Amino acid sequence: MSMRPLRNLRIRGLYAITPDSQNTNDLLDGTQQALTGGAQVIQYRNKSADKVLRKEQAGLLLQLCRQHEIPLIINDHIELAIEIGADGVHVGRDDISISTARKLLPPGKIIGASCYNNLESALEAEKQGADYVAFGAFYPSTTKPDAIPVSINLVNQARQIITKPIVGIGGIRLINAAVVIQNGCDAIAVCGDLFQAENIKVRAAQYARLFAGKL
Ligand SMILES: Cc1ncc(COP(=O)(O)OP(=O)(O)O)c(N)n1
Ligand SMILES: Cc1nc(C(=O)O)sc1CCOP(=O)(O)O
Ligand SMILES: [Mg+2]
Repeated sequence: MSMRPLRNLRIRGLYAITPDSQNTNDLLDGTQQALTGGAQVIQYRNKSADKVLRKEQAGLLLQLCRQHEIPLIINDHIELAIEIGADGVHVGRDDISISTARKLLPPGKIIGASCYNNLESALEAEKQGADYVAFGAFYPSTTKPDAIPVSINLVNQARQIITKPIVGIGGIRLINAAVVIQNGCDAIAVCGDLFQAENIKVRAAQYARLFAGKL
């Protein structure tokens, strides 16, 4: 199977964030369903796995994402992203800086930056070379209960001044996703409402439909 880098690295549509899982088969099965349903980006985020399990899971997810020609972003662990040849890394305020990430990553890789509820951070992230900026949390999140809240209004303002793709995250569910998209997010990052769905493929397809005509 080809592990050639992807050419289309656009960040838009359903951006699936994997749940903490020790069970690699479940993780792969859920991600396969999300991809088949229409997820346009996968982020490997696992706060509970050790280094060995992270490497195993990330490597297998990369193979799966390559089969679907969808980018795999690694959360936090840039050394892992480099080691397996993933498509990029997502960094937040407790992670390495965007400029350091850019120096360490091979050319052409994606760097995503968390900007929470802060427009200035997003402008700075763009200046530092981020490929997309993420705002959140829009709604209470069970995945990250202590996430900083952000208003829909901020995306509206961001849309006027930010040129890179904007990702919305935090407590997004099928019933509130359309508002986040209509107010200017190019992508919506979803974990719980996707991976806890009874049928992940159907749920992903429902999210994908919200982007009809926009991809
Ligand atoms: C797309 C996306 N947006 C925001 C985050 C949160 O990143 P961070 O603040 O570094 O928190 P952790 O995810 O590391 O707990 C994200 N991962 N992805
Ligand atoms: C990882 C993460 N970051 C957030 C932020 O606001 O920066 S909210 C969040 C959790 C996303 O999972 P769910 O879709 O289950 O709420
Ligand atoms: Mg982080």
